[in-house]
Amino acid sequence: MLTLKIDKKLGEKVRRLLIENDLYDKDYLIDRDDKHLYLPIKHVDEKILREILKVDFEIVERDLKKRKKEKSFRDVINEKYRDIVDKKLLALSYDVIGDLVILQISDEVREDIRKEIGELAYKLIPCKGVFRRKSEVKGEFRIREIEHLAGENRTLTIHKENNYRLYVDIAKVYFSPRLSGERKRIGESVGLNETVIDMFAGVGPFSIACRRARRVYAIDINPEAISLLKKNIELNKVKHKIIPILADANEVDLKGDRVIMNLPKYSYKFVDKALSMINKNGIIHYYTIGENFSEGIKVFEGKCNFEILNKKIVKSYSPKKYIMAFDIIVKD
Ligand SMILES: C[S@@+](CC[C@H](N)C(=O)[O-])C[C@H]1O[C@@H](n2cnc3c(N)ncnc32)[C@H](O)[C@@H]1O
Repeated sequence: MLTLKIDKKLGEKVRRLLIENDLYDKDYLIDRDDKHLYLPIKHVDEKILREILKVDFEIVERDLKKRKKEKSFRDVINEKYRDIVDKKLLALSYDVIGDLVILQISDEVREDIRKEIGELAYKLIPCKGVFRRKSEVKGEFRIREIEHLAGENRTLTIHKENNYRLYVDIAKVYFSPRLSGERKRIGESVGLNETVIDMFAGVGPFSIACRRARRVYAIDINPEAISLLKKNIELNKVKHKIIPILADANEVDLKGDRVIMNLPKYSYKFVDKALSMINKNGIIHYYTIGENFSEGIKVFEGKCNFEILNKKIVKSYSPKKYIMAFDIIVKD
């Protein structure tokens, strides 16, 4: 094993420099004698190393102990429950919402095995409680049923993403941590003088991400979502900017420079309403489900004069369908 023999006193400084330059081999443990440390390094030209470190050292071969790597939850289920994973009854991916973990295990997996997997997740993923998705997202409120598997049987948590915190109750409202990138992207594009209308706000992640705006109207039809949104407005100190509205978005009359339509399954039903809300040259963020982009945006055709500023796949929805995002500027 290639090691860097260095004066003990310089050890920490050199180790940091090696890490910063991606030259430190983290798979091995440091060795030592009375005066020196032996740091595990990757193969590198000695001249380059001297330029980076600018201290005396020797490169020597030495046997170092391999670091014991903790197995991750994914490693363990991949080994122990391979057959269930192969049958697509157990997914390797999971969601972490605040201090709660949500696994994807099918109903077809026996209850005792589900609990066993839940206990493993509780042990191997830093969290306080483990649940599984028991149903798809459904109904007007877009909520899924969940089943408790291990740890605390509590569904309220505080989730951190980007630069804000959110109360989320995983049993009572819709929330997906996988959209944090979308929220960051939209939040960063908001102008300081804008009025934003978040038509399907949930507990408010898009609204709070847009807090640079002059005003944000956050609408949702689920009373539980609005009550958590109010707590989130307090938590993030944005009471002067964000106005929560418990209502059917179709019944609200407002005008804004940006309208967010994050209800992929049914957003097509609200296009006329969004067009009545948007100011000239305003932007609509339209989320929808479809097999391709042209199918996704069809519903706007003939209704207004618009231009697509950006289109992207947010995530896959089913083997052939995607959740897609369109940013469109509405000319008139
Ligand atoms: C997919 S969730 C998105 C929530 C939130 N934007 C987020 O990213 O977490 C859609 C939300 O729309 C709400 N909703 C459904 N129909 C609605 C309607 N007609 N008017 C207002 N909100 C509605 C649901 O209650 C749900 O909270």
